[in-house]
Amino acid sequence: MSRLRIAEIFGPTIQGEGALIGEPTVFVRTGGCDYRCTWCDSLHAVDPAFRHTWAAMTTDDVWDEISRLSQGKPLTVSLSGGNPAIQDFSQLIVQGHAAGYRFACETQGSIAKPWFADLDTLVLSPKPPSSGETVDWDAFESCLAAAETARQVVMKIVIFDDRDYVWAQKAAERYPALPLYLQPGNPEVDPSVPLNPQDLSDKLLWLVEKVMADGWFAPRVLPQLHVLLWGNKRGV
Ligand SMILES: C[S@@+](CC[C@H](N)C(=O)[O-])C[C@H]1O[C@@H](n2cnc3c(N)ncnc32)[C@H](O)[C@@H]1O
Ligand SMILES: Nc1nc2[nH]cc(C(=O)O)c2c(=O)[nH]1
Ligand code: SF4
Ligand SMILES: [Mg+2]
Repeated sequence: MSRLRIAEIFGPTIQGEGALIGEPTVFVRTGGCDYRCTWCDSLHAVDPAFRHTWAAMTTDDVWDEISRLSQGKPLTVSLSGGNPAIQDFSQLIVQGHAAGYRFACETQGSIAKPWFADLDTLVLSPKPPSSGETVDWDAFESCLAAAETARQVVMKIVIFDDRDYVWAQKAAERYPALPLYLQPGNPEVDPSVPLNPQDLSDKLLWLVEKVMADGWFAPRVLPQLHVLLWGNKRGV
């Protein structure tokens, strides 16, 4: 049986970002990513140097851990990574749905998978210039097409600077019908370095004021709630 490469499964915690902010969830963080964003806050699930910490699990193994962490009570499972779209979650989603669980997935939109169609929420997070990555918009469109029957599809863009901001406005123009979430970038991603809450709130204020000054009323602007609460701690 084929196995899933899993960096960590944790929770329950609250979804700290975007459309489902505040919602109780269990995270399944996959190992491996086709991107290398300069500011990635989850390098332990991206860099092959951490491969020895990733587990090869069957769908049943993953499901057992989700059930254990959620005490068998249905909630939203958040698939993240790394890029979860490298792997096949179709069986897990069928199994979880049958037990009343919901599934959300966070991906950059570089790889489309048929199982996107079965998701309750697909979060597409195309990467702005500060990431050092270049978006393949054809691949992004394939993700949108694959998710045509998903219950909810949203776009979430991380903003570090003015250039990212202008880029986000252009991305939003491409997809006016996609609900849009903006979050300020966190420049300090080392879990051993304590974060200054004032810095986080200054960055959020900068972004909110920019959006308001421009009369740009399409996006919702949100902090990373989990980072406000726990800093860069892993497993929360
Ligand atoms: C770690 S990624 C994993 C899922 C997928 N690879 C992606 O990027 O969408 C989860 C979310 O965290 C965001 N993120 C990563 N590093 C960040 C940082 N330093 N500050 C703010 N958001 C960050 C990503 O943009 C993405 O929306
Ligand atoms: N609480 C919490 N919310 C999150 N939202 C997106 C996360 C991610 O790393 O994908 C994340 C995470 O790691 N923890
Ligand atoms: S795409 Fe996501 S997981 Fe991959 S490097 Fe970028 S932020 Fe990290
Ligand atoms: Mg994160």
